[in-house]
Amino acid sequence: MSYDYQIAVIGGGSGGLTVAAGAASFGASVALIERKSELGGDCLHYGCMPSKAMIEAAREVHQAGLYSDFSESDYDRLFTGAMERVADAVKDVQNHDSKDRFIKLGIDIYEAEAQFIDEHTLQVGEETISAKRFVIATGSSPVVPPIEGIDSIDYLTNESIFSLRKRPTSLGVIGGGIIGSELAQAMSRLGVDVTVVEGGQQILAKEDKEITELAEGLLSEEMNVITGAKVERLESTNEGVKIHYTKEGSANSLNVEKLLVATGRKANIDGLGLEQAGVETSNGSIAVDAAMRTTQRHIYAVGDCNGSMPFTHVAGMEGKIAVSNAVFGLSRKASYEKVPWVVYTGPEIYHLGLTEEEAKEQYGEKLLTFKTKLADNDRFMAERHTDGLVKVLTTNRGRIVGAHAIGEGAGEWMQEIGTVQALNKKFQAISNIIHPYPAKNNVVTQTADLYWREKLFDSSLNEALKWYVRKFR
Ligand SMILES: Cc1cc2nc3c(=O)[nH]c(=O)nc-3n(C[C@H](O)[C@H](O)[C@H](O)COP(=O)(O)OP(=O)(O)OC[C@H]3O[C@@H](n4cnc5c(N)ncnc54)[C@H](O)[C@@H]3O)c2cc1C
Ligand SMILES: NC(=O)c1ccc[n+]([C@@H]2O[C@H](COP(=O)([O-])OP(=O)(O)OC[C@H]3O[C@@H](n4cnc5c(N)ncnc54)[C@H](O)[C@@H]3O)[C@@H](O)[C@H]2O)c1
Repeated sequence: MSYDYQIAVIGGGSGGLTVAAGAASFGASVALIERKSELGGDCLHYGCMPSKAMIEAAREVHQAGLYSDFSESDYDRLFTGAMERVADAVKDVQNHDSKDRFIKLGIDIYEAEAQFIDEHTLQVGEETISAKRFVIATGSSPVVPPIEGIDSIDYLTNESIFSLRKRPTSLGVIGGGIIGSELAQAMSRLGVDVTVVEGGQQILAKEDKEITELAEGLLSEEMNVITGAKVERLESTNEGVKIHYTKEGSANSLNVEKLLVATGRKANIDGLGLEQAGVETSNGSIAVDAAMRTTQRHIYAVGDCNGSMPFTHVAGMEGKIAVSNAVFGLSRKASYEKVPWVVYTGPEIYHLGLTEEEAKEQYGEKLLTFKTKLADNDRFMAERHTDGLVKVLTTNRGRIVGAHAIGEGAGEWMQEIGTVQALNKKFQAISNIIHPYPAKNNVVTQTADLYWREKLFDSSLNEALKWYVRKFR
């Protein structure tokens, strides 16, 4: 049977673009279907890029604010400038993901909503196209919880917040996960009075508990954080929105000009016609095996739509695996143990592998925990950035099972541990690498040195060594 294409990719975001470019560069005939007029997906338009541009602009305003007293009108001007800068950054990166670039690779791009008609055919706008294999990479959208009154509120999500140009005086943020925490702090640094309302007992609950506690303390210095709060009702007022919530059984309310909903993500699967293609879902996402195959062997799903780990670098990793498997017929499998992430708050949070709580459960007595406070490191002391902690979890032989940090720039200097782990080296190997002094990753070496201290100096071997030195040297 002949098909129009060897591979049809649905969705032109981080996952879909990796697959389309990879498959085309290996000689496959590729169709890429994206419903928006521009490629790039959430990461470029409503996610990583605008949020990181805003975080950096806000950091600069915050820094400058340490040396001058900004008036309300200064903040109005700085806010508008920051948001225009965000839009410019997105435009610049858009050039990198331009349609032209992909057309030059030989890819046919369709600007339309794709829907399966059967297991080898898609309805693409007015046309139908057939393909031998498919990769679904349709991403995710914000979850909007069914709170009473929410439908009558003009709330913001990550899809609309970056379009603000006028500074709101106040912002309520429902949800203190990664999106809520990053955006809340940035807004606060741009002169907005921010209150985060989190349903759980802590914000950033996916992080190691000790790191979360430090983060919550530091973020609370810059904005209001209410945890353990159940939002009962939202009411539209002349000034904006009234949030009615209960905390520890008592009813409270809060007036804000704008409201951001950041309560998690749901896979974009509605209207895809998955049933016509025989593709099954699990917990609201497309079910895949480790080779990224759906319940139909010729249809793969990568990125946020498969519910694995909603990060751009994961969509990229899964996309590369789907290319190997779909183009070359291999059975490469994804592994998530060595996937780090970074929360881009100030200070940053680095997360790799198991948290201490998870690792204790898995490794019990065999778990070793090494910690260094940034306050004990020369560089962080010199720069007055002593708020923070490095925590590394290993087996008793030094195999890295988790690494966590909160600290200025932690997303960059902690990745040394991720690299060592990916190369299947032991944590103590870092002690043998000479780091320029006083580079920030010296704090990683300092932590690795604790392994040797534990093994050599806190053991009976130490007594034997001392005896040897006294007697023979
Ligand atoms: C505010 C925010 C900040 C973030 N920051 C980071 C970060 O710093 N680092 C990080 O790693 N991750 C970050 N993420 C997560 C990251 O954006 C996603 O994990 C990533 O975009 C997922 O890529 P994807 O290809 O699965 O989906 P997307 O990039 O969303 O692409 C999916 C594409 O499919 C299209 N589509 C959907 N359905 C159809 C259809 N039926 N037909 C045709 N086209 C369709 C959509 O229009 C979209 O363009 C952030 C997310 C948010 C919301
Ligand atoms: N730096 C990064 O890499 C980065 C940045 C942003 C987003 N992301 C990705 O996007 C994903 C989604 O982020 P997110 O913050 O939307 O989700 P999340 O799951 O991390 O956090 C959602 C938070 O909202 C709370 N919540 C849910 N319903 C609520 C309600 N009704 N009232 C009060 N609180 C409520 C939850 O308890 C949770 O703390 C992340 O898990 C991450 O994978 C990554």
